[in-house]
Amino acid sequence: MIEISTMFDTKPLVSAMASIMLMRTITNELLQFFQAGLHHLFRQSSAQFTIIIEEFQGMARNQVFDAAQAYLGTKATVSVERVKVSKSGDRKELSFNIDRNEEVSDVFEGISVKWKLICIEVDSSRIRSYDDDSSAVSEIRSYELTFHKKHKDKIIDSYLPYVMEIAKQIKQGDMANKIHSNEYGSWRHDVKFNHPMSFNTLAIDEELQRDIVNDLDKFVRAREFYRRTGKAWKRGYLLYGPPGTGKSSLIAAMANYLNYDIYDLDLTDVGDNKTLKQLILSMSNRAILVIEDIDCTINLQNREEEKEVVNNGDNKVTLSGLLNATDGLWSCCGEEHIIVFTTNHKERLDPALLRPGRMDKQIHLSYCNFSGFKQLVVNYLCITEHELFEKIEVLLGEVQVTPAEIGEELTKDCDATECLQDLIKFLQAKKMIKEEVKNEENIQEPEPKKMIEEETKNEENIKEEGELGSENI
Ligand SMILES: Nc1ncnc2c1ncn2[C@@H]1O[C@H](COP(=O)(O)OP(=O)(O)OP(=O)(O)O)[C@@H](O)[C@H]1O
Ligand SMILES: [Mg+2]
Repeated sequence: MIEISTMFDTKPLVSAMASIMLMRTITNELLQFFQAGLHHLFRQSSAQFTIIIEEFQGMARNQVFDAAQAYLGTKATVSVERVKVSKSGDRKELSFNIDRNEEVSDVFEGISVKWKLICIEVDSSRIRSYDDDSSAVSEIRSYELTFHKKHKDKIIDSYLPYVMEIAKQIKQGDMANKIHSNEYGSWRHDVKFNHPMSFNTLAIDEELQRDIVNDLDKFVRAREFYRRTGKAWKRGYLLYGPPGTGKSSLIAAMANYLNYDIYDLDLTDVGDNKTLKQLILSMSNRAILVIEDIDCTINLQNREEEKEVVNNGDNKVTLSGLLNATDGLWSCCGEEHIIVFTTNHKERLDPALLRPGRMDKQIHLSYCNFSGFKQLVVNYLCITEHELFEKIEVLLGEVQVTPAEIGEELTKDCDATECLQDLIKFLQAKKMIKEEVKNEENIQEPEPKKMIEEETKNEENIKEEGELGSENI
């Protein structure tokens, strides 16, 4: 008897069948695994929530975009495969940035988020230029922030404010408050603002200084007040006084104190009201807009004359354009804006600029008094006392001298005593000139005065005589 088994060797067949079964099982499981995975992925993607943060909000830069950019600069090198690196002249550090379409992962309180920079090229009519890396680009940029939707509240209420705060700290850490100036209708030269003036070195009346600092503190803290009252969070200052009394120095001290950027607006370079509007709308928040020598940089017509200007089709910056820029509805687009006008001739300004509520504070910077002088001596000579002070105090009460003039005397290449002696000579010379002018005026004045007095006397005599005469009659 031949066993079937001997007739047919079934072993290979069985093992082949077993292999096929095993393969089918594995394939099924793999399929199930992929299906589950896909399902999971699908479920996951539908559970995602994405916040779009565009670079511009209307005409103005979007603060959240700028903050995200600064924040992601610190994350980019650890998270992505490609980064952009740059360095501007005023910064010590290199700055990193994610490149277009690159993703950066971040974890906040155990929540994973992903950031992506999206750049869409646009036709030239929609171009907005930005020059953070010194190249005007014709594209619209935005960040996409994606996370699980169950964390939406946490991301909006905690993570985004955290990003803003970190960005603020990065900016403050840089101490990179900048000065921007306008050229051909846009802001240029955003170089680091290196002016050393501070409220410790500014030589102005102590009381006035305290008042200004309190005003600035109050302004910075008043976010809630401005929100509640519906007022734009801005404050206008008019600084007026003779040349060399510290108007520009005060602006520098304010910018350094607040760590605000300065936007130094040259109105003579602004073609028309529309450009002015665009310039102001593109200012960052926490900034001081400075318009120096407002009385002479531009001929601001009064509003009646303006109508004619418009009718003539003349495209100029007008007073109402300026007032709209600083006061009007669209001036509310930024936050924490301080607007400073300066002039040597307040009396030449159009009353519309000085109306109450327009300039919140008018600050008169005047000639140097003794306390201002003492501050300058600390700044320039590093001394607080000297035997010549008494003499100088008397002279300062007799002549008008600007801090700039005193500064010049104190920066001469000599020791403290010699500098102070030179200053005394300078003050005495000023006093002599003043007395000479006064004498000249006195010499010229008595004649007509005397004549008028005599004429009046004669008239009175005539009148008296007449009256007496009539009485007599
Ligand atoms: N109050 C001050 N305290 C300290 N330094 C001052 C002060 N005023 C003037 N100076 C010195 O004089 C220089 C000129 O002053 P500043 O430019 O601030 O005057 P200004 O009032 O803006 O003059 P202008 O009307 O000509 O613009 C400053 O660089 C500074 O060194
Ligand atoms: Mg000045």
